[in-house]
Amino acid sequence: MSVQNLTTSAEAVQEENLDTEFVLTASCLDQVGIVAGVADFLSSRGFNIKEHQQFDNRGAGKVHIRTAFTTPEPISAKALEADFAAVAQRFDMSYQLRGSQPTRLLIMVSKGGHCLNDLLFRWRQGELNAEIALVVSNHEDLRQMAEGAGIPFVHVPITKDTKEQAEAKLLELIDEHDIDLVVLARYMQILSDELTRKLEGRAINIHHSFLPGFKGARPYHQAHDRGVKMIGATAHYVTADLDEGPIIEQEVIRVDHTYDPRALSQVGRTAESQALSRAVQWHCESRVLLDGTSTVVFR
Ligand SMILES: Nc1nc2c(c(=O)[nH]1)N[C@@H](CN(C=O)c1ccc(C(=O)N[C@@H](CCC(=O)O)C(=O)O)cc1)CN2
Repeated sequence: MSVQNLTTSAEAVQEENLDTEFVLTASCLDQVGIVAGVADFLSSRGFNIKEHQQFDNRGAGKVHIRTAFTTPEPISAKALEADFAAVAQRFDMSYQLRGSQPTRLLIMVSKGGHCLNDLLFRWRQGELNAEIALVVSNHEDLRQMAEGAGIPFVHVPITKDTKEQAEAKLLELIDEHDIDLVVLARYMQILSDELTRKLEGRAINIHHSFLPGFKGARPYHQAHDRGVKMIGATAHYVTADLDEGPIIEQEVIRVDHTYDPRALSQVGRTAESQALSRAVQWHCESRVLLDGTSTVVFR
């Protein structure tokens, strides 16, 4: 094949979003033949399974699977998703088929920069399989951190009176930048019910407590008042019910009576950054499946 053709085929691959690496995630009622049905679909097309995990939620009578596979030639994820529809129908599966293209992130922050800093570091290391398209904040404090990393920073101020316009602007930015996932990296404003519905399954928040303990504002003050000996952080999908969304990852750190709320928040930053970055990475690798009000994480 001439160089011109190779270049053209590379352009075609780019343009049609063709790929050779895919992840299938699927959920359905437990029944005989699911794994065989998926394996037959893949092997009959010459596709090679690289990783397969499944979880049988006996209580709910549901099975969740995650299968990573490669194809001998570049093909379109959309075409493959349509091709798989017959198998999905046979088992009444909800499913998603993703190629290896990076997940496009919009990161929302307020004044605390530790989670953004950790995400930027892991992104630069290539650990996230994500593109950070932009950072949005209701304050100017973290502009330099974002722009210093070459990421556009958009200041969207918000008050109780301007919340509707601010959220409309956010939705504009999500559409304009073709965003796949919104990450609330210590963004300290409550999203409206309507916005959380629009972002269902596509927005992850880090709450600075070991949920379900200490929901809402000032969790470290709540923890200090309770005299806790462990503090924690929880990364969860965002829902209208504040800090009640399906939990993806948690981290804990031992503390004691000598820690005032300020000390708790300082030592808690590590737990927050670790939990959020892991949750974002696993979401970007299609390792997190919703299971009612919980999640299945194929780590
Ligand atoms: N709809 C949702 N919005 C947000 C969630 C969520 O789970 N659902 N998580 C929060 C983050 N958060 C804790 O992690 C949090 C942030 C802010 C507050 C709060 O009460 N803030 C203000 C009020 C702000 C407002 O009215 O918008 C306050 O301190 O009084 C509580 C929890 C992000 N958003």
